[in-house]
Amino acid sequence: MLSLRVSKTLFSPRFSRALATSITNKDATLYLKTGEFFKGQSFGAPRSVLGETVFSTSITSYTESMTDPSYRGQILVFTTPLIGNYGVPKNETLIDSRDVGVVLESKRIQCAGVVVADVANDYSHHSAVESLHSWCLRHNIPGITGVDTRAVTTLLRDQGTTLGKLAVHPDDLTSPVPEEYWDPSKENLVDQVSTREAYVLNAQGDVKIAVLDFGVKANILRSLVRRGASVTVLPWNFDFNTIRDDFDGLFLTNGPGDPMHCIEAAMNVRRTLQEWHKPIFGICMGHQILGIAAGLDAYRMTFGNRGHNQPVLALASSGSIKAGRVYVTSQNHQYALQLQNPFPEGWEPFFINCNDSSVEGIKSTVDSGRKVWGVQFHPESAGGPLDTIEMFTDFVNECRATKASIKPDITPQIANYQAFIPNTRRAVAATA
Ligand SMILES: NC(=O)CC[C@H](N)C(=O)O
Repeated sequence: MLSLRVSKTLFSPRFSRALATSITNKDATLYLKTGEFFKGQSFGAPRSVLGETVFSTSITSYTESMTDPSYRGQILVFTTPLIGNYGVPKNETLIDSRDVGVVLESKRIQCAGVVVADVANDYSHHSAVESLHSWCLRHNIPGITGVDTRAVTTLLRDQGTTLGKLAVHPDDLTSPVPEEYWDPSKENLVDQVSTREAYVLNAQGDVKIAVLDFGVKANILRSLVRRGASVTVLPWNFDFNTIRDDFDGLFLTNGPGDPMHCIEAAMNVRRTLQEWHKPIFGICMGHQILGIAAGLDAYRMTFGNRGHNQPVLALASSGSIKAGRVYVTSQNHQYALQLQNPFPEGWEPFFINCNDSSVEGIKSTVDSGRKVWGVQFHPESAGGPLDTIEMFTDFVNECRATKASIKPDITPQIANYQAFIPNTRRAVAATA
């Protein structure tokens, strides 16, 4: 009886929708600068794009990955063979004072293109409003299907992230000359995705957190405002030191590309670390900026880590994190901090990757008296496991504790940043 009801629901027209716009089926080819090529059929926008070819081992959440600003400039290869089967949801929510206005990680598709083994023609999900093909078409992003993504992944794993061209007919007939390839890592991609103007979310929150936006994922902002914080989002190169006394904590976000393009931000954070003793938390690009500010070096990994199944070992305890435990994490990065012995004074490694031993986190030592953490992985998930989501609770609670311990005799520097905020509450966060 029960199973009959379930299957009726699953196959009712409300839950299973046919493709509104059928895929173009033009010939397409993925060319790699190293000379290999893979033939398939085009879906989404019938146009050619250049970028860095990277692979992700995520099994779900193609919609969240594709709207993550950290994928800017990248041709994203999914190792999971069937992509698109649960369609794409409407990417808008009513903005209330505690949410950020989007369902996915930003308003637009951020990656340059997608490569899949088998794009789903039909989709089925209660929140889906369109197919992967029609979403890509609307956003002018090309995809290629029918590719042996295992072969592409094996190549990228062995030779490293490789420049590529997703070429759609008739562009796919000849292989590009080496000079044609575009290397996004040479550009400051952060400047392309960071907010241009400051904005505030949940202004009535009881603790004030400043967020330096290197290309923020919406779920980071959501994770802060849902814990009661008032969040002021600032452009990546805004010097927080000019307004810092008015805040209880500083957050450094994820973002695309080489962190050395943001050395200006790292130098500002260096001064903050030296002169301001309140909690600081950095994720991914934010963790790399924090590490550079603390005196560590960043390097480019061979193929990076992208997926939702990366195990990390905690080397120290802090808040909800227990030393000796392995946490499964969501990741998307090409760069990492160098493991250095000894670590800069006042700092210690926090997490290490169980697969490749890369640095997955740093923290201020207990002796330093500071509350500063950086993690290479994404505790906010979206997509991926929520093993480390309570790090946001730890951070916001530390901001509260710091606020409670400081006598309110500081002259607010509100004038400085109000001039910088033309509209205190922008309609939609994650505008990247
Ligand atoms: N997700 C991120 O913040 C990515 C960080 C950095 N751009 C890298 O690729 O390493």
